[in-house]
Amino acid sequence: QVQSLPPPCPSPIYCHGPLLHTVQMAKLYHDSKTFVDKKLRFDPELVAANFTQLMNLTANNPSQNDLVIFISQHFESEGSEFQPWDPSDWLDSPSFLQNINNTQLRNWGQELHGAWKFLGRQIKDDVKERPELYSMIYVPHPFIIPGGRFREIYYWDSYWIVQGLLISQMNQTVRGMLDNFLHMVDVYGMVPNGGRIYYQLRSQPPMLIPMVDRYINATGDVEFLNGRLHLLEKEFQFWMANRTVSVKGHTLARFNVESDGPRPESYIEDFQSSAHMSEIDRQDFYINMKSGAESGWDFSSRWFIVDEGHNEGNLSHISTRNVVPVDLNAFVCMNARMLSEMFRKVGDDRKAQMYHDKYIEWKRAIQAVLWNEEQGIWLDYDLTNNLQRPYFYASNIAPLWAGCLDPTPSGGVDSAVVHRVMDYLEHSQSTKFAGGIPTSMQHTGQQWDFPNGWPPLQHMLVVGLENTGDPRAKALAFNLAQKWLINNYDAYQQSMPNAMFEKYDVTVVGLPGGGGEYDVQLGFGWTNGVILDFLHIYGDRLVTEQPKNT
Ligand SMILES: OC[C@H]1O[C@H](O[C@H]2O[C@H](CO)[C@@H](O)[C@H](O)[C@H]2O)[C@H](O)[C@@H](O)[C@@H]1O
Repeated sequence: QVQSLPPPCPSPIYCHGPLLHTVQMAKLYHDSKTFVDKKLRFDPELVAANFTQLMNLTANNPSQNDLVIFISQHFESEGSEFQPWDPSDWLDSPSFLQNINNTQLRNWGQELHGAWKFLGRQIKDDVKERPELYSMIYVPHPFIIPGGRFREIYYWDSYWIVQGLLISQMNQTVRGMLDNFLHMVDVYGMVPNGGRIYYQLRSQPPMLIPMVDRYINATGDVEFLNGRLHLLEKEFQFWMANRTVSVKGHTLARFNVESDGPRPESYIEDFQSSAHMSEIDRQDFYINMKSGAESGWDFSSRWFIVDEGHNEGNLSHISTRNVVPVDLNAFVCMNARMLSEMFRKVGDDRKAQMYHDKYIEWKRAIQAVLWNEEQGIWLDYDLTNNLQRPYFYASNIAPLWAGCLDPTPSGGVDSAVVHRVMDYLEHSQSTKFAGGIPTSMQHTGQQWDFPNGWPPLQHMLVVGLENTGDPRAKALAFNLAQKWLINNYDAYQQSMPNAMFEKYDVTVVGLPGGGGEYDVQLGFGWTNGVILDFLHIYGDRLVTEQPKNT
């Protein structure tokens, strides 16, 4: 039965209603996101009334030209929400540069450090004073955007951006970004996918607590927790209350966005993909598409459940909320561990114990439901067919990165598990590509599939393996970091003007990734953050070309 669900947000301009439907279906723009990022020239009520009048005058069938004129009269161009910002904590020569031996890489590191200036944004006061005229969510402090069509703050991207900013010693900028996210938790009860009202009913992988953890570790600013910990708990509670499911007697998390209608920023794409579906299937499709966007993996064979559970399908098989994802559960487990440590730091032992118990509970559930003893790896779980999904996804190693394994009696990482994970990676053939680890082995044309490699996945693998301390794992970590860096470096040198991309093809060194519903974007926040971290970790031995005999 079709459920009564809310639209993505209440706005009849940006989230639902005849104006949005008519303009988006007319496909006036190459990218559907363009329209929903425009500022209104007048109050939304007046714009809606004028649109009704246009519909009446045109027998509900305005021409493309009528719509172009209407939009130019009622909307300003996208990207008009910002005022200039020059970060006061930006240094000419941050210390990480001194540890990079290779001169070309040192120069590149300097340029990427410089890129924070052109990716930085400060929202105008007018957005705070007249929010009804914008789709932008007002936040008080400046932030770093991914770049290109992504003109606003993004939730999980910011973890890798923060990582890079901390290496650039831009602690004040990071502090402001964290306060922006805490402000969002205060207002929305969670962190939205990104800084637009059309994202407000969906989140992205929960990385706020890990961002705060990174900041405190880098700066020692434990004071930051005072007066803010309750908001970190509030976000954790959002995931517990709205995104959990019971599997084999354990509680685990999944992505699940229960709102109606197409994604406003990809309206025609969702509408057309579901045109042949029954009303009930269409509603389910919209929920699963938005849940896919919430996962950060929009889109991927990872969310396709076909027949008895295989993943060789297309978007019509999307079933995101029926998958229990390894990475999300590793993130939740890590969040509980970090919350426990934070409460310990401020002297609240009761809460520290409470979150420690939650951490143990989540770790057990991950091990019981997602670990596959035969393959020696964690696998996503299919709730429809009650089985593990036996496919390679780079996210399968997330518990290693998240510190959600049982330690050895001496507190180290269990080397038996590490070696099983290493064997799995080798058998999967995923480590053999010249340009990094692919997202999956499925060639679907979706952007979170083969042959694309994504910065956050490379980083989780490299750091996860490096942190085990195991010599074989550390050697693979360096090898993967080196391959990814050369891929990014070559693409940077080959592009005119030099550019960093949101994703890369791992099969051809120097080639940006492709596929999906929008053009590959340049900038790029998390890409730069990951390279800066690799330069920071391995700066003494990274090079710009593979030695001839490897
Ligand atoms: O407009 C389509 C989708 O675009 C975003 O997703 C992609 O870019 C994000 C920003 O870099 C990134 O966080 C995400 O992993 C990418 O797949 C947006 O987040 C989606 O909600 C949106 O539908």
